[in-house]
Order: sequence, then C-alpha cells, then structure tokens
Amino acid sequence: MDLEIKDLSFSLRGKEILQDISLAVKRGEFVGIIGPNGSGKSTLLKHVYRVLQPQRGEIVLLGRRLADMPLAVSAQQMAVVGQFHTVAFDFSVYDMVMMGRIPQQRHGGRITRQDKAAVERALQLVGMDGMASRRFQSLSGGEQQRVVMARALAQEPRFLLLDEPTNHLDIRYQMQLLELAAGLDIGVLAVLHDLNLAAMYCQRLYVLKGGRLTAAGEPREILTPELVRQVYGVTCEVLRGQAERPVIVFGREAVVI
Ligand SMILES: Nc1ncnc2c1ncn2[C@@H]1O[C@H](COP(=O)(O)OP(=O)(O)OP(=O)(O)O)[C@@H](O)[C@H]1O
Repeated sequence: MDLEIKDLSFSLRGKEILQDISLAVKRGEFVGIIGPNGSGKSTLLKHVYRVLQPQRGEIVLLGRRLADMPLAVSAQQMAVVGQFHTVAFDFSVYDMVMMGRIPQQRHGGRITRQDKAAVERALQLVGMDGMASRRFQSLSGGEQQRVVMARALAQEPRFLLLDEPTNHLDIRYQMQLLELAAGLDIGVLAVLHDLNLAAMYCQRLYVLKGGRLTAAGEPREILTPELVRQVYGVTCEVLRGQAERPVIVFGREAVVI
C-alpha cells in the first residue's frame, strides 16, 4: 500500500472538518477524491502533505507512519501539485522545474547531469520544453500549472498528490495531465471537481460530504444519479461511455431547490 489514512479526524474551533476518514491508495493506483465545495478535500490532502497534523487517526506513507518520518524524507518521496502558485521571485521555467530536484540532491546542491535530464524530461512530458527560458510569472495560468506539474515529475517522487490540478487547463491539457498522472507507476491521490474526468481516469473514488466519507469505490459502481443528487444537490443522467465508464449529463434544470 502506498498510502493509508486511518480514522483521521480534524476540527477547528469546535467545528468538525474531517470525521473518521479512512482511505487507501495501492501501489500504482490513481485514486480521486470528489465532493462539493467546503467538504474537506483540501484539508484532507493538507494532512498528507504535512501542513496539518492529525488530531486523531494516522497516516502511513510507503509503509511508514508519516508522523515518525523526517520532513526531508517525506519531501523526497512525495510531490504535491496544489491549486495556487505564488512565487516570491520571477524564476525561469527551467529553474522552477529544477527546484523539484532539491529533495533528491546529494552533492551539496550541485546540479548533476541526472538532474538536468530529469528536468528536460519533465518539461517535455507537459509540453513546455519550448518555454524553458521564459519567466514563470509571464506564463498563462494553464502554462504555470503545467510547469508546476513538471516540477513534481522532475522530483521523481514515489507518491503524488494533486489538488485540483486541472483548474486552469483547457480540455486537451486537462486530459493530458490526468493521462500523465494515471500512467505513472506510483500511487496518485487527486482532488478533482470534474466528475466525468474523475470517472475517466480514476480507478477508485472517495466521495466527501460535510467532512465525512459518503461513498467509496470504482466510478462505475458509485457514480449514480442518486449519489450525485444527494452529494451535490443536482439531478443528472448517467450514461455509459468507453469501457463502461459512467458519463454524467446535467441539464439546466439540474439544481434541486
Ligand atoms: N483555517 C481555517 N479556519 C476555519 N475554517 C476552515 C479553515 N480551513 C478550512 N476551513 C473550513 O473547512 C471546510 C473544508 O474546507 P476545505 O478547503 O478542505 O474544503 P474543500 O472540499 O477543499 O473545498 P473547495 O472545493 O471549495 O476547495 C470549509 O468549511 C472551510 O471553510
């Protein structure tokens, strides 16, 4: 198992934000977390990338309790692609992606041939190799997002966390990024808003509502009109697409008042 979250609970000022969450990602598996705004998805991921500490429960990454793992070790093993990319200095694209190598560097911070090869490969994978010398801040939102993905890939992590990674991307790059993530031979846990993309790429989904898990399983098993209505308060039809994957179709009258 690459990641196990066991009975995780977290509250802030008396408000329960996560309650008894248990979740697992197997080796090489692409697992999605879906749920409405404010349901606790980012708070859950923040526990995995160690911005927050569990108040109850525990997290095991690659066989080791996260709480016992030095930060330098988890930083080496896990990469994170978040929603917001504020950088204090206007680095070049190449330098931004090279930062992904920092956790792996052992030669007093000296850049090796291996580091350069990892950066070039990652830039190529996200289709940004032609823009390596551009300033990060001069890029469009979608280009920035692809650079941040390249930085995560350059890190050559053993586990990848994605928090709404397709936010700024057009449909081609949304699919390219998810295809890339799904094709990695490592565990990937992704928060996704687009239910159809989640159904297309994730092997399993966990559904959060009000800080609790309301469903978990393969997309074809759990993505039903009843679940979508209960969790999001909208009606839909669920058709079957390629390989029997569910395809969710909304109408304008979908919102349940
Ligand atoms: N620092 C904080 N102080 C108070 N409330 C917080 C804090 N952080 C998160 N919350 C609340 O916890 C709940 C879960 O937030 P979280 O960001 O995890 O939701 P989310 O499912 O990722 O939402 P979204 O889809 O809108 O990104 C929300 O109600 C949010 O307002």
